[in-house]
Amino acid sequence: MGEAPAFFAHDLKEGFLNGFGLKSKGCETATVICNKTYLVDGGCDGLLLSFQVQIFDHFKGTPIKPVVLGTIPNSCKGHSAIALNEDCILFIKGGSPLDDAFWFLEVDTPYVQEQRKSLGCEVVAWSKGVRGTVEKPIVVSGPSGVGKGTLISMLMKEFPSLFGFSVSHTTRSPRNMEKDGLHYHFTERSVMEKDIKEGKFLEFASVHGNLYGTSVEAVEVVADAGKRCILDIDVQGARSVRASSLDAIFIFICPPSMAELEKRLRARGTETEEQILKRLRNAEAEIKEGESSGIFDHFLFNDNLEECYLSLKKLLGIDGSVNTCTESISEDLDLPPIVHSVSRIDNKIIISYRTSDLNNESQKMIVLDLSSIKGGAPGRTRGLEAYAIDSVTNGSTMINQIS
Ligand SMILES: Nc1ncnc2c1ncn2[C@@H]1O[C@H](COP(=O)(O)OP(=O)(O)OP(=O)(O)O)[C@@H](O)[C@H]1O
Ligand SMILES: Nc1nc2c(ncn2[C@@H]2O[C@H](COP(=O)(O)O)[C@@H](O)[C@H]2O)c(=O)[nH]1
Repeated sequence: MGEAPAFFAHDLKEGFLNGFGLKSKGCETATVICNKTYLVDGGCDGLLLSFQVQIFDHFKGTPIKPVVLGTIPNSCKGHSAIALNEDCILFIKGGSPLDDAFWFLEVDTPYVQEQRKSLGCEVVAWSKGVRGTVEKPIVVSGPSGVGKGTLISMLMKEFPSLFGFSVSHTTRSPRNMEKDGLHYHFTERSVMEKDIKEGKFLEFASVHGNLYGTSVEAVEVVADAGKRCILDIDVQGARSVRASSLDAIFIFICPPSMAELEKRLRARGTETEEQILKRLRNAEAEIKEGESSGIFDHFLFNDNLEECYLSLKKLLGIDGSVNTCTESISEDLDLPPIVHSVSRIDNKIIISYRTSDLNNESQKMIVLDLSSIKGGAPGRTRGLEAYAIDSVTNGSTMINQIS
């Protein structure tokens, strides 16, 4: 049956003695998982809460400020928290729109364990809950000049509401028509290296002499727009994403021949002779690795562009026969208000609250079904289902039945 909810932030306006030697102004949630208590926020002055995280290790007896990865939720006036599966805490932001109401703080998931090892300190990672059935991200790789960008542009042009491009960071200079923030985030090497050290990148690689990388934020922005994310990255990057917790499909685009690849690179006219030769040398190794590494789920030959594009659409189920990404999310639910309580039954989270008008006081509930969730940090937790249970007038019978 259900688990005890954590403190409710809104109930603690006067502050409380949290027993951890931490100065509390109130407004925290304190969630215990194994031998640790996760205190979230505490920065409340009766105004907005800013979702800062502190960990209290029961054995060590000292508070720890962890490295916090992922986008931190925006402030709100009250939240509740409930532990899930000993590795994650679900936060419900009161009074926030439904597309910003549900957040997961991963505290011991495989991704967090890996980051903890590589950064050598305590790590937690935020991941926003996204409702509905957005499909897995798509990783597209292949040698330079094979036509990845061309195929992705065609897809985005034909299906602007289904797909979103993950805008990478790079240290290479912009080409004539390239716009910062649209084609790439053009950046200084030192800045990018610092961000990499701070865990802001899902993957990165040195490609043709420059640094390229996908920030966690680049993937999150697309998921937040309710779109399926497309990553155009090299084989090293694809290998890193394969090893990460981003559950994606991996497509490798092959050229019809090396001669044709060279022709396309030269015809594009964006690289110097020296760079073209370097890209062609790297292409041979990339193709070998792409074909033999076991990273890729699908291989497409880009000989005739239209035929290759049709094959890509078929593969993605958008060639006219099936449309996998169109399920709309009903927005007819009330927002969870600031004052609410939360409990859990198996994979269902029950958020209950009271509403009243002139004649009636009623108990309402939103049920959050976690049974189909996918993904998680880095990125977003997709596949949340939320629905309302009708109100019960003048009493709390419904709540008692459930909890
Ligand atoms: N099937 C095709 N037949 C002929 N030309 C093509 C075909 N596909 C793409 N091209 C052309 O080849 C050139 C390289 O394509 P594109 O820039 O899309 O490659 P890319 O794989 O994204 O390269 P990079 O990895 O360097 O960004 C472009 O000028 C494009 O118009
Ligand atoms: N590992 C990553 N590789 C990336 C990323 N963004 C782009 N790329 C790859 O770099 C080459 C060259 O791109 P270009 O725009 O300079 O021609 C190409 O193979 C891209 O797929 C990234 O974020 N990570």
